Amino acid sequence: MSTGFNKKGVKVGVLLSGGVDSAVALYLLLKEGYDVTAYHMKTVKDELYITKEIKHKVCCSPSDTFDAQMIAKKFGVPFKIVHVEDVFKEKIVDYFINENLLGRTPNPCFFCNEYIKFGVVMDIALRDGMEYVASGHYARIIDGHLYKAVDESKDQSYFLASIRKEKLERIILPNGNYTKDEIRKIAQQQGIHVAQKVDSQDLCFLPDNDLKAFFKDAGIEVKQGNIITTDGRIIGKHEGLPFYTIGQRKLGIAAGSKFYVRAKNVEGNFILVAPVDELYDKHMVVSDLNLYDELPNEFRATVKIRKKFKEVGCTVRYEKEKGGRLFVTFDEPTFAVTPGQIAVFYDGPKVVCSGVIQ
Ligand SMILES: Nc1ncnc2c1ncn2[C@@H]1O[C@H](COP(=O)(O)OP(=O)(O)OP(=O)(O)O)[C@@H](O)[C@H]1O
Repeated sequence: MSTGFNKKGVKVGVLLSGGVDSAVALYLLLKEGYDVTAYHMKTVKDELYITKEIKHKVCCSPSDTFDAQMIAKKFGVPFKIVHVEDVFKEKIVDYFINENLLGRTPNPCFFCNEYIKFGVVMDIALRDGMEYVASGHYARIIDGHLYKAVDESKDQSYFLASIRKEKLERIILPNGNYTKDEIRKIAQQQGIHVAQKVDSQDLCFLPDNDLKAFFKDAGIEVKQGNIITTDGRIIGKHEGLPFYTIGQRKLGIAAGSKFYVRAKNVEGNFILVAPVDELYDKHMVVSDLNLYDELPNEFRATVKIRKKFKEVGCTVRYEKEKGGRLFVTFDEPTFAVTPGQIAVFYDGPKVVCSGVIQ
């Protein structure tokens, strides 16, 4: 690994989840000579996991806390638990609910990185006297700039593009130069007990991605409404706007097989559906920007508009006024451009800026 410096005894707080990636990050930091302290955060109350049968792995359950503690013990580093349940509820869960109720598609992991992991928890670590904070994310920071991971199939720069530029100088991402296979191999060689643990699959506060149960438990009433085609025909009922995303095909109605969700209308509580060729857009507007460099008035980039999406080339016009907006023209018509989702702009492997699709 090369993080660019080798400072024996320099204090680093590692965000330790109990998964394989941050366990290996911890090991790699120790190997470089850093003085490491582990910080494990609790984002949701343990009851959520204890009272439900959960099929998929998430990142912040009681068993993850146990695993994190075992890893810290194995390597003989101090282990601190940080309770962020309240601020997590306010900044992440409530944002998730509100965006859904506004008919938009939120990205809570993106904002968790900004507000919680590299916000609240990082601030605590720095206040404790840590000089750097590290995580097991797959991305790289080079000369204060955010880059994709070497292993592009595992790259998480998309989720980290919310982090403010000033913070990057204090962050170390030891895993960014490795492939996932290499990380698992190191874990195996070092006898780390979670070497084969599966990756997190769902949102930590939304076990098994069960949105219906989530809204019910939160006491939020979600109303049924009409599914309407772009030529004005009502073809069925939807079960509530939050349960559908732009580009979704399975509508659960017989007449729906050739239609995709084109838009969600909150005022009228209806879903607008269209044949696939109507779901391609040539333009989008992006605001709530996080810039890593001063932007020119116009520039070329590639852009990623959701988690599992192959970047597409684009031309961008930057309007600096009113907090900053980007007017984007895709090189090719692009499927399911989704309001609320995050757009991250790249110059090759380097992250240029990010923002929220309007
Ligand atoms: N509960 C937690 N406490 C502290 N850090 C966490 C926690 N959950 C996630 N992280 C940090 O965020 C990083 C990315 O987490 P994420 O769940 O997205 O990925 P992951 O590949 O499953 O990581 P890991 O294998 O380390 O669990 C982790 O490597 C870790 O550094």
